[in-house]
Amino acid sequence: MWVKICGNTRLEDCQRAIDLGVDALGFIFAHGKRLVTAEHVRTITSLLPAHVPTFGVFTQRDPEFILHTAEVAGISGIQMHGVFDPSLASALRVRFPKGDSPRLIQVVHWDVDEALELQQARLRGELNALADSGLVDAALMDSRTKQDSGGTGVTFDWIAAAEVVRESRLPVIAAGGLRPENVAEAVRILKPWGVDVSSGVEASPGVKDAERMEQFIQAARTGSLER
Ligand SMILES: O=C(O)c1ccccc1NCC(=O)[C@H](O)[C@H](O)COP(=O)(O)O
Repeated sequence: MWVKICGNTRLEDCQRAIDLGVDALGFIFAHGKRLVTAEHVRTITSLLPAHVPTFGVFTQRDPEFILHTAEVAGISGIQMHGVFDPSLASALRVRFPKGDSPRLIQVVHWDVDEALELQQARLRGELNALADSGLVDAALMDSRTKQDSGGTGVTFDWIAAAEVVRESRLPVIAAGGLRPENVAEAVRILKPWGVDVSSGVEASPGVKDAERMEQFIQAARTGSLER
């Protein structure tokens, strides 16, 4: 079970997560309470072991901006959090070619306030289009509320989503309201390729709680053994 901890702002949290065996770390360049600058992220990535993948989360659509930010920040992958844009993904692919682990991740959103059948149909279509494009390595299924589309802390209907995840031709990373207390159940139901968490392991926005990170990683991996 691939585990990514997102919304990082502090070196000590990243180092602790690596010591605990996390597979990837994420930094928010989009907007909101966990927003960081490329220069700040560089002060973190320059002190992390090079083998640990680091992702920048972007809602911006300008490839030049994303590539420049990625270069300055020293990150190794991109999470595109807006609507899928094949021309953006193609432009990013040049700098982030396919590797052994994901480097380009596209988010697909589960609208928690909309009808389940509509969500299933829409996400099936989006995941098929992503797989057909051949431009991204994985899809990250995250919750969208009327207020927010990332770091919501809100779960979606895992049973309804499981059918869609099962049919996906791309690896699916589950996100949205995952916590140490519910991640094993989410993994058993959804059977994702990986999981991603932000607010569920925080002491406050952008500040991680070491004990919750440890519990989360352990529970995610226990859930994956039981499925
Ligand atoms: O985390 C944010 O503040 C954020 C803001 C804008 C766009 C994306 C954002 N987060 C992206 C992530 O990858 C989160 O880890 C993911 O949404 C899960 O968040 P949570 O429900 O808090 O675990």
